[in-house]
Parts: sequence; C-alpha cells; structure tokens
Amino acid sequence: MLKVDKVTKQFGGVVAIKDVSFEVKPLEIFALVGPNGAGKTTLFNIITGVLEPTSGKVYFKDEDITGLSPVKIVEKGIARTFQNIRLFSSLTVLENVLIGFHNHIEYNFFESLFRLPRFFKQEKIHKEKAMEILKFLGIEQYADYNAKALSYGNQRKVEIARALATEPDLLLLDEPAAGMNPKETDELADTVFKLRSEMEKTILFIEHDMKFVQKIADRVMVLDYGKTIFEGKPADMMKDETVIKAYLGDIDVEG
Ligand SMILES: Nc1ncnc2c1ncn2[C@@H]1O[C@H](COP(=O)(O)OP(=O)(O)OP(=O)(O)O)[C@@H](O)[C@H]1O
Repeated sequence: MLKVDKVTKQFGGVVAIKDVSFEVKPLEIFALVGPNGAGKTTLFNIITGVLEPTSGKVYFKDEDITGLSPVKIVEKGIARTFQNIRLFSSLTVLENVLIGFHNHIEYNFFESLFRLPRFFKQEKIHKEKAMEILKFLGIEQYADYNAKALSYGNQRKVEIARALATEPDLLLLDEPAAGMNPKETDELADTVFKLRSEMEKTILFIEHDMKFVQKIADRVMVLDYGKTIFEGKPADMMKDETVIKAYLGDIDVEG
C-alpha cells in the first residue's frame, strides 16, 4: 500500500531522516516510534506532501507520489490527524467533519453562491455521510456541540472523523493516544481495530505510549537520529537491546 524507499531529508546541516525504507501492507496497523527528534514527524510530512525529501521516493499503491502537493495526496487516498488537535473551535463537530469533504466538492463557486439545487443536494449527501462517520465513531450525539466542548478523547475522534470524510485508504495518526486517560486509550484501540475491520483502513501511526503500541500494532519501526534501528513485531522490539538502549530505557514502558 505504502512504500518509503531510501528517503533522506536534510534541513541545512541537520539530517532529520537518513536512508529510511519501509513498507506498509494493506490493512496493516504499523507503528512508528522513537525518541523526540528522531524524525517521525518529518517522515509523516514527507508522506503527506508537506515536505519534499532531499532524496528517495514515496510510493502509494505502486504510484510514485513523491513531491505531490498535500491536496493531491489526500485525493490519492492518504489522510492524517495531527499531534496537536487542530479543530476549528468556533465550529460544531458536524461542521468540522464537513470540512473534510472539501476535496470532494462537486458544485462550483457560482452554484454555491446562488444556492442552486446541486449545491443543496451535495450538502445533504455530505451531512448524511458525516453523520454516518460520527455514528461509526460513537459521537453522533455531539454533532451540534461546539468542537471544543468535547472531552479530549472525543476531540481526537472528531479529528479522525474529519480525516475519514476524505475517504482515505491509508490513515496516518500522529500520536493519537497522547494526553488520553487509560479509558480513552482503550476506546481508541477499539476504534483503530474497527477502522480496519469495518472500514478497511490501513493505519500508520506515531506513538510514545508503548502499551498502546503493543496492543494494536502488527509491526513497528523504531527511528533514532533519523535512522531505522529496528523493524519487526512489537513484542520483539520490547526485548531488543539496541532499542532499549536508545529509547525504551528512558521512557515509562507501561505508558
Ligand atoms: N523545518 C525544520 N527545519 C530545521 N530542522 C528541522 C525542521 N523540522 C525538523 N527538524 C529537525 O529534524 C529532526 C527530526 O525532527 P522531527 O520533528 O521529525 O522528530 P520527531 O521524531 O517527530 O520528534 P517528536 O517526537 O518530538 O515529535 C530534529 O533534529 C529537528 O530539530
């Protein structure tokens, strides 16, 4: 589904990512972990078109997507959520999700300005679809709430809902469990499993919560100073001497 091939990213003299390669298979749940500054966010930004790699390629469904704009990459079927929740605080939950449909708009500006029938029809379809997504995530009862009025865990779900509105095949989640309490983290794990089993999404996520990673990831890649130091099963990562030395030794592995 996704293939990152020998990607390097330099910022001036800083090598943020060095010769990183990995593949995410269809319907896989793949985790990206490593200490702060290891290059995880840079890698996400390269995959989503925010940054161009200095060298190397990114393929999605066998197509070279290196250097495409973020909008084009969403159109290809990759959507993401952010480490810091980025919801529009003055909008309702439903309106925040409707923004995700922006890429699929099939009426033109003239039609929307004069509110012609096609505009209303599209609006209705999008609202129905958005409500379906909210229902899937168990937050449809909050559709008309101001987004910021929701609990932290539910705000993260709204972000996932907005990403789902673009109808992606691959979903990138940047530290989805950050700031969540144990109950919210358990619910999030169930949500991710449901995204795969019922919506057929492939998931790539960045996370520091090792308990969460062990619970949901099929495979994990560990970055340290921009280089891959481990790729394999989460249980094997927990026992890997290099990973323990570079990363696990410094964090609370219980999450
Ligand atoms: N726009 C930029 N300009 C210069 N240096 C950058 C830029 N973005 C990232 N870096 C550097 O690249 C390296 C990797 O940073 P990155 O944010 O990708 O790490 P990370 O693994 O996502 O860290 P965190 O877990 O803290 O989010 C760091 O040394 C960082 O300072």
